[in-house]
Amino acid sequence: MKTLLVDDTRTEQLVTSTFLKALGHEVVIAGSGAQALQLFQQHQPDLVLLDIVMPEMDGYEVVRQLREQSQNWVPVIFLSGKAEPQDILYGIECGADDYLVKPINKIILDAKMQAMERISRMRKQLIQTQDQLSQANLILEKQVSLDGLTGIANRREFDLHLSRELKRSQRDKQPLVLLLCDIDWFKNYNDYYGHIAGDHCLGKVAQALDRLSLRPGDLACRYGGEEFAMILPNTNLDGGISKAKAILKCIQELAIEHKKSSYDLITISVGISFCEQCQNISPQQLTQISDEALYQAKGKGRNTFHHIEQSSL
Ligand SMILES: Nc1nc2c(ncn2[C@@H]2O[C@H](COP(=O)(O)OP(=O)(O)OP(=O)(O)O)[C@@H](O)[C@H]2O)c(=O)[nH]1
Repeated sequence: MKTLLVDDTRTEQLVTSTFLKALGHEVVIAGSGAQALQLFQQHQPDLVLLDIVMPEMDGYEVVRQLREQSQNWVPVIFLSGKAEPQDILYGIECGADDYLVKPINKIILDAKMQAMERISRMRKQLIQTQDQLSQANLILEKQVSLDGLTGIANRREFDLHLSRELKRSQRDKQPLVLLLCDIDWFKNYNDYYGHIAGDHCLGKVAQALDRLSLRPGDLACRYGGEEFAMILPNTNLDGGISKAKAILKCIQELAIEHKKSSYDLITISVGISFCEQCQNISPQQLTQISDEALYQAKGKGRNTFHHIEQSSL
């Protein structure tokens, strides 16, 4: 173990460091409390052996400052000629983990070092496991909100986001647009090109929609099957219409061949719902309106958008 030995007496430094080296430990020596704090930062030792009685800054103060400064727990063992039970209790209360009475016995020093090393190792393992768990949790949290096929937000995330953003719009009396998008003649596409090609196509469309959701509150998600949604908070009807036009253009520009469509390309239809101040409307109602508008867009020949006026909302 890399050990920081703090003692103001040269002979004590020599005796203890000789013991430590004989036991196979690396030793860094500090001759004062101030130097101990500085060398602790510089060397990041695994253990500190700390004399108590020193001029200017005693061991109690050093251990207090070490505990304040360092996020990581490092075992500290006091070395002292003060052998009264009250001295030992006070030393532990100040933040030390163990106490050795001088003159130091090499075998007892060895035993204490081994015990501290074991605790330190277990603690490092615990921290490592905690880090791995946090990483795994982050990945899980992400996966829970993503659609497995396309990699964009899933239906669960759509429900949460719409509910959150609608509440925000209601509170701030701000507008919100919800677009529902559906790939045209996708059944024909699957039937003609196969289900795997269909999956690829869904992925490309999803990524294109994702790229089009530019602002921080915007969200593109897979609503289900070949249907996608885009939530656009703080957006008025003009903004929603221009976003729908951008979507139509962008999907056409993907230039995915679709011989069983009258456009010869993969195209999309978009239903728009919009609320001005978003009072008295639920996420379900807004979605229903978009769905109805989408149905109308399909009726208009597809590869187009439609919006339903809701002047009272
Ligand atoms: N490849 C693939 N196809 C899917 C997936 N989810 C839904 N579909 C298919 O999407 C097609 C949707 O067909 P319909 O609802 O009839 O709609 P459509 O053929 O696109 O016709 P319109 O919407 O009226 O233009 C069905 O064939 C579904 O099997 C998926 O994850 N992968």
